Amino acid sequence: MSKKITLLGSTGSIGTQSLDVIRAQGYEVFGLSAHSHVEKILEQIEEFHPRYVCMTDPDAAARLDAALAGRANAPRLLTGPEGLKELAAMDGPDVVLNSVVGIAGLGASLTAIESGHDLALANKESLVTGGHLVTQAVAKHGVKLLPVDSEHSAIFQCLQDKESAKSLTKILLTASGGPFFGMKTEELRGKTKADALKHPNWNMGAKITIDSATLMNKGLELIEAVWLFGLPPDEDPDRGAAPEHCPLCRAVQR
Ligand SMILES: NC(=O)C1=CN([C@@H]2O[C@H](COP(=O)(O)OP(=O)(O)OC[C@H]3O[C@@H](n4cnc5c(N)ncnc54)[C@H](OP(=O)(O)O)[C@@H]3O)[C@@H](O)[C@H]2O)C=CC1
Ligand SMILES: CC(=O)[C@@H](O)[C@H](O)COP(=O)(O)O
Repeated sequence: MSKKITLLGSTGSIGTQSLDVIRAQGYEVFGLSAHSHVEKILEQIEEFHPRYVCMTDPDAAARLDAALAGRANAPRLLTGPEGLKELAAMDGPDVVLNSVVGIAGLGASLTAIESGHDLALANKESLVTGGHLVTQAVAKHGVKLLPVDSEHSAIFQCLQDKESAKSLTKILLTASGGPFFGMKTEELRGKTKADALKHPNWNMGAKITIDSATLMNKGLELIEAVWLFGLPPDEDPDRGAAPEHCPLCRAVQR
């Protein structure tokens, strides 16, 4: 069945991969947003014909406005963080997919939920910084929160089987380890940002790639899992917490 989607952060790693799926499935794009990549979003406008586009960076918005001037069927242009929220709130899509990076995504997540939209959430920072707000709003407005972050999406899909969901006792989050996996302290000296950006498995945006290299990403994912699945975080297993009292365990495994 065809779906109509508003995709926030469409020019990023998750955004462009989402458009690959949208293209393959023949879904309709209601709205798109980006921050600064004008050329990239112009290509997306040409292909997907959204009704609304938001450019959050004001200079980029002015450039996009100029580029769209006089075009037939140009989308309506929204600007700035307020424009992003306006787009997230709009009636029209079946689902809002938030793949903005960083805390800039929180306002749009909350607005989408409060406007009654199901929210597909890649923007883990929405839960890390405002998990209580997001989960309360989801409960209040009776919408679906669909995790997109790969580990959480996989767990979420397993839990769709109600019998399995009842017997959930523990969640393990694996970590790829990033480009520095297995290196000794001596080998890490002198490593650069460019080295950290060379993730061995994933082609992701810069922030999450650096977070992966430092293992910060796994910390963020732990917090994300706590909010999504309602299990308390584990104490450090090396410090001897009893497993039955700490069902959400950390595991750094490759
Ligand atoms: N990439 C991946 O495989 C995975 C990513 N995630 C999560 O998904 C989210 C997106 O990650 P990723 O796609 O890698 O990131 P990218 O950096 O590749 O893309 C980020 C997107 O957000 C837009 N953006 C940047 N700054 C702002 C801002 N201030 N306000 C509004 N929009 C902004 C960018 O626009 P522009 O391009 O114009 O700058 C771009 O469209 C993150 O929360 C990440 O942790 C989770 C799992 C996997
Ligand atoms: C692709 C994805 O969802 C990322 O969260 C990825 O899992 C990052 O992995 P690491 O932090 O384990 O490198």
